[in-house]
Amino acid sequence: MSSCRCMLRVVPLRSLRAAAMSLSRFASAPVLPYAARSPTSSSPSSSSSPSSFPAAFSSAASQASGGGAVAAAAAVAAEGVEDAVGWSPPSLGRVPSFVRIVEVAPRDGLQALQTDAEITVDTKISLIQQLAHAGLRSIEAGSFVSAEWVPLMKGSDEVLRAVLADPDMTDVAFPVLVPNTYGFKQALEAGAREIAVFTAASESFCQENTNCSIAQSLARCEKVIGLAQEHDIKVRGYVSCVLGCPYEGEIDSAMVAYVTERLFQMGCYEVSLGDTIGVGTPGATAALLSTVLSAMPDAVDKLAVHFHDTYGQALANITIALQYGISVVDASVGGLGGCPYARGASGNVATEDVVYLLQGLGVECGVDLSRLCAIGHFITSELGAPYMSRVGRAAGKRSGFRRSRTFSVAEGTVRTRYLPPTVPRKRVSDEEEARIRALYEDQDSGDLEFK
Ligand SMILES: CC(C)(COP(=O)([O-])OP(=O)([O-])OC[C@H]1O[C@@H](n2cnc3c(N)ncnc32)[C@H](O)[C@@H]1OP(=O)([O-])[O-])[C@@H](O)C(=O)NCCC(=O)NCCSC(=O)C[C@@](C)(O)CC(=O)[O-]
Repeated sequence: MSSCRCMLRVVPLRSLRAAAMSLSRFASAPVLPYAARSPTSSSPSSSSSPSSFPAAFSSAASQASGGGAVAAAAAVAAEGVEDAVGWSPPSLGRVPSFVRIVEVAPRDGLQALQTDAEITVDTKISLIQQLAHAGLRSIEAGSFVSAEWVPLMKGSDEVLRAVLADPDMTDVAFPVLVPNTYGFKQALEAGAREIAVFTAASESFCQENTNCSIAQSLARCEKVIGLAQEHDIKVRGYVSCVLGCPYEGEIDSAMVAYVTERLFQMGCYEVSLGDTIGVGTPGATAALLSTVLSAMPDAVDKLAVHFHDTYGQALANITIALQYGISVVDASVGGLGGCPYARGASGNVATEDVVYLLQGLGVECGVDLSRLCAIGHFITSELGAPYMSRVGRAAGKRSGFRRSRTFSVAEGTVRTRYLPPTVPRKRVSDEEEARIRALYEDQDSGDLEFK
């Protein structure tokens, strides 16, 4: 028995890629009916609000569009509720009508992934192509940091060259992470047209992550930004640990505001505020944004938010950020992610979940949610990573994705993957299946699949 290596399903990358790409039929299928259901589509008869509510509601909605429609409708609805209950419900604030999602899975999603699967350059390129196909127009393609420090980002030059040369993605921005002038030169050679510099609001994290103080890191950023400007390369900035640090705990919002302002002064066109370890809450997010925007009232259109979902607060935090008028959100398909120098941090908020949230708020983002869910299933299956998007998991069930487990007797491992319906279920004879099932009689083999 020990020599038997029984793989239930070995699907080559090629066929999984084809399967994921062929899922466009789900794009038109109503797999996610609830996401599209904004207050504007509420049925009057199902409402228990005062009788004047539905008519006023729909007339306000018809006068506005996107997030504006939902906010306007909610405001009118709020008046009705106020009359009825005697108190005023909170408004949706400045929720924008369009949000640009910066997809970070190919960089932040993969840089710290713990998996036995090999993450090849081809896999990264395929992931980026699929994300672009789903409508994402800002995709972080890799990073030019030290391979000693972050081995999984090796090959970012090859990835960047390939995606920049792809004629189907000429309208997509591919920022790459650059820590210093060394990395900048590598990125320049690979053809980078946009880079991202990064620093932190925590001294200890800055040391752990980049081997220098915040002041030294800002000086590095300044040099890199200067070089980028000489070459007409756009620069995005990141501030890590804005809501907490794995080494220092609480972080002073004033420090976040200071570092953010410095990055803008140096020439970043956008700064992304990173809750690196996902400890933020809606209250803390509101307090942080109040501090930052008080210091820089004009920055609202240039700020992005970047939440990890360790404590399950990311979507709530993003909702707060939207209410403050923030219109750029970083996210990672499948909820992949983590920083190698932020112990205990879990993945980024899943792009699928962010898109669903935006759809529910009537906010446009230009991303095909069904396609995105297919990509989430594909890439997490491919890499043997858990699929963390709740929306994607729900959509998967609706679209006929199935859980498939692969047992390896030789290695004593079990691998769980989600396969789309385009991958056929069973290819061995009944006798062979019976023989293999007998080998696993002491295990739960109900959902075994056979090659
Ligand atoms: C910054 C360094 C390079 C300093 O690392 P260092 O060891 O202090 O660098 P050094 O200047 O002393 O040089 C040491 C060696 O590294 C080489 N080197 C120097 N620079 C590079 C480079 N760019 N690429 C390749 N090699 C490089 C350099 O040439 C030299 O080689 P040697 O002479 O020994 O052969 C290192 O600390 C590093 O790579 N850190 C990056 C860590 C990282 O990538 N962390 C994850 C990204 S940040 C993040 O995830 C947070 C974010 C952005 O997502 C937002 C959020 O969630 O908060």
